[in-house]
Amino acid sequence: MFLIKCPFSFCRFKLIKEVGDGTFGSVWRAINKQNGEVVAVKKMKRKYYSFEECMSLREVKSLRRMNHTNIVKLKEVIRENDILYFIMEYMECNLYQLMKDRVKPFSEAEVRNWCFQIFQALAYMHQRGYFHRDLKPENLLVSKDVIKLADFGLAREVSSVPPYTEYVSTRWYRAPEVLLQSSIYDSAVDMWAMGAIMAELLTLHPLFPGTSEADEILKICNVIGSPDEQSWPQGLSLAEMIKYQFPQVRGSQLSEVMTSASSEAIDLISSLCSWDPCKRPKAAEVLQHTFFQGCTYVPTTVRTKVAGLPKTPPCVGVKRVSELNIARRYSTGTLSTNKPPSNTSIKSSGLSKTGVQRKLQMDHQVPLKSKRSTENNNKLTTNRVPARNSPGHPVLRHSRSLPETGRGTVHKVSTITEKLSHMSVTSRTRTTPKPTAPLLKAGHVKSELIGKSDEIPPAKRLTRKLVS
Ligand SMILES: Nc1ncnc2c1ncn2[C@@H]1O[C@H](COP(=O)(O)OP(=O)(O)OP(=O)(O)O)[C@@H](O)[C@H]1O
Repeated sequence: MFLIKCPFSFCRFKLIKEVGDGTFGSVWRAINKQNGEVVAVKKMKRKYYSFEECMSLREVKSLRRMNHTNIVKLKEVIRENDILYFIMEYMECNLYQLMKDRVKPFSEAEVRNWCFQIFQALAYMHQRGYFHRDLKPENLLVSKDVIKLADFGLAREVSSVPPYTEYVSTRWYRAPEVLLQSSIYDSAVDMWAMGAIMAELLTLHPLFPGTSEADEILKICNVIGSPDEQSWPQGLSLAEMIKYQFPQVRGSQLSEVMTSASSEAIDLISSLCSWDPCKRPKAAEVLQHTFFQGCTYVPTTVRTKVAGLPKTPPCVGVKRVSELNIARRYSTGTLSTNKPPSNTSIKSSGLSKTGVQRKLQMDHQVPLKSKRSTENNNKLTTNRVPARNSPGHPVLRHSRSLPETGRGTVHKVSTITEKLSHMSVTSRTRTTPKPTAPLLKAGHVKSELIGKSDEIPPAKRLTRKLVS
């Protein structure tokens, strides 16, 4: 047995294997030598010179407040020798890893099960006043039937005051209001991303694989048609403000793009991918959609209080839950088509297989990770380079990158280890849901440039801060 001289220090953990390399940290599978527990350790890349600095990190601030089955648990935060480690529950792989080597699309049942869990997590966090802002397959972690939201590095409190100038989500999943540089967006950006992710799971092709921001909008127009006064008046104003002209495209309709998807799936994805953020359903509403018929929505408040409720994902545990008459079954019944769940194929030749497209995207990557380009620069055409992961081997190399905030040259060597073992206790304390903040007026900076349909003028200079 190990003799642990420093019960709170990082030496309790043995790093086994690097399983992910993101913008801000590398992630390792590790073992807690004290109790044999397998954990994930995220070792942050920049240095942290005070514990306060660590505690003000978004990832810490938001994750420590989350206590949900479908949100990855942050167990501890350790700062040692100015290096910051997040100790998290370990998950086997991410959704992108599962997709990239597949030939046959996932069944709707599989997609339903995953998405139902994610929407529950989103309903939970949105109701508590947070939104994720960087949903993408790489940030959805899977272990067996369970899926969890991870990477809260960009998570935002709804009540925080816009303008949100430092937002840089991954382009393919980025909501149009963000592409058009709105700074008063809200949790609807997560709903857009989920629509794109759902479609990708059902077809194995990204729905809007834009190669630049302008191309991203074009790709969206090609599928859902250009917005007009009726579908998104505010969008036209946003475009006007930055002198951008939408391409005039009728769109091909999702049903033409996803030929094998059920009408329920298409209906849900269409509503999630509405131009107008106000027209996108809320996460709690989505749980009631016909696509999720057969799944049971168990509010976390109920689920965590009742002993004996299944720990399996909600869809798996339906029977048990309904027997106990605890769950609320939401029937939606608006759609009548009972198309049997089927594997979905993609019709549009414009959409390429996930892996291929992502590989192509890599060609535009700035080679040096430390110089990873950001979309907060003037050019709005920075390419998003998704992670390339393969389960259990090669290290994930993420590319959504942002400049690290410089820390100057001060380098203190701290031997103090700070442990937040109370964090889990804190996170179990349920916070009162914050009311959704009213949309706040944000100052838009008018572009000096005349926009063309294939070119979005430079964005406002955006700076991502690690510390909010
Ligand atoms: N708890 C975990 N268990 C297992 N693997 C994980 C865990 N957390 C993260 N990973 C893996 O590491 C990868 C990178 O993690 P994460 O997204 O948190 O880093 P990041 O630096 O914030 O990345 P990004 O560039 O997306 O901002 C993830 O895509 C995932 O595959």
